Amino acid sequence: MGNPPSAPSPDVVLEVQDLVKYYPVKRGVVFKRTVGQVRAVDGVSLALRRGRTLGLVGESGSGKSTLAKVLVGVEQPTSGRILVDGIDVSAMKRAQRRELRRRIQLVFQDPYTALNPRMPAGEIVGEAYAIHPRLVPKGGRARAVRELFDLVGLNPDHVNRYPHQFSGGQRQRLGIARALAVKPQILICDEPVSALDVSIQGQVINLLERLQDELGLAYLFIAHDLAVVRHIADEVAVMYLGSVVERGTETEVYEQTRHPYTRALMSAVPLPDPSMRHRREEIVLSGDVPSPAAPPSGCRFHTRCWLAPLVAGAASDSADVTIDEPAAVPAVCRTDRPELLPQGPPDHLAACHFAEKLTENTTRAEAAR
Ligand SMILES: Nc1ncnc2c1ncn2[C@@H]1O[C@H](COP(=O)(O)OP(=O)(O)OP(=O)(O)O)[C@@H](O)[C@H]1O
Repeated sequence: MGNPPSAPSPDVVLEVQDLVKYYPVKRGVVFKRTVGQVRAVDGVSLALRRGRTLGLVGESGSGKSTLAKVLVGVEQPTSGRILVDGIDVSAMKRAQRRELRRRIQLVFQDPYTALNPRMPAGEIVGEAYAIHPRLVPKGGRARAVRELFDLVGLNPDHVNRYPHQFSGGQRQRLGIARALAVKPQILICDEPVSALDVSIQGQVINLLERLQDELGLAYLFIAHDLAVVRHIADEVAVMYLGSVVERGTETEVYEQTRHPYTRALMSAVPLPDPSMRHRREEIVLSGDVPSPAAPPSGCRFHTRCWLAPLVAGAASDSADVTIDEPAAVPAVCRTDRPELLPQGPPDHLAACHFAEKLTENTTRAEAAR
């Protein structure tokens, strides 16, 4: 199921078109048979702008990490296109692809497991120069590594220390320095601060923001902490069961939310404007995310949607629509997969048959009318 492709634009540095990643489900001990597919990423289209941050949010299992792995080349896509500066990565020869891949680096969630404990920090940071010798600056590798330490706020005299001699926040700085060694344009940050103490999280976020300003980097920032994403992201995409259900600017997605799943996620995030707080209802989603090996028909969110039963109740002219006694889900939600469509501003997209029911301040009761 494809999302509308975005128009090519010179400020788009990374574009993902209808990206699909399925994992086979195997059964049998002697004869391994493929009996199904896990639809980890199922038709995602996104555009990342030069020097900007796209936040990617969604519950555990929605496919965020799989998308990150496909983007950095750790996993091969089942189908779809990845364009870096407008060039299709899959159409490249191997050497060209390696060069394109250099431009996209990954910053891991847990810096400790991502760093070789037996290697001095300086060697870890400069390791990529062995693969890309052309990238070693004129002053030599050792000098470049010291400069990278300085750039991320680490003491360059600590290049001979081992990972366990650094704190959690410093190890994340090491991970960032290692990613920067090959001069990327794009950092894919997969939950980069969720393993850190809250006080340290702010420091790492500030570092990422400073590096973005100084180096013009673009970030795909994956996180389940919506407050952190709101702080750092210019644009936001919300994933549910392998698909993007809403995307737009940070303000559009957080304040003019048009998808009931996004609304439920947002209901737990503190509002910056206290005058809005009386409008805020907490929406607790029932049940777990369904298995991506057997996703629901129609709208994938319909089995957990709080809006669909209200709409169905209104359609049947029920006088008392209460959220405690939900009516049936409208047939269209069960049968038709909604497309990502513009919601007013052309770049604010939502995939919901009843997105127009959610305006800026609608409460659940109002949405049911
Ligand atoms: N190698 C694999 N083989 C089979 N299924 C996989 C594989 N990797 C991921 N999956 C499945 O794909 C789905 C998406 O997983 P993914 O890790 O991308 O989600 P996520 O949104 O990043 O979640 P989390 O925040 O927990 O990391 C999950 O159902 C997961 O079990």
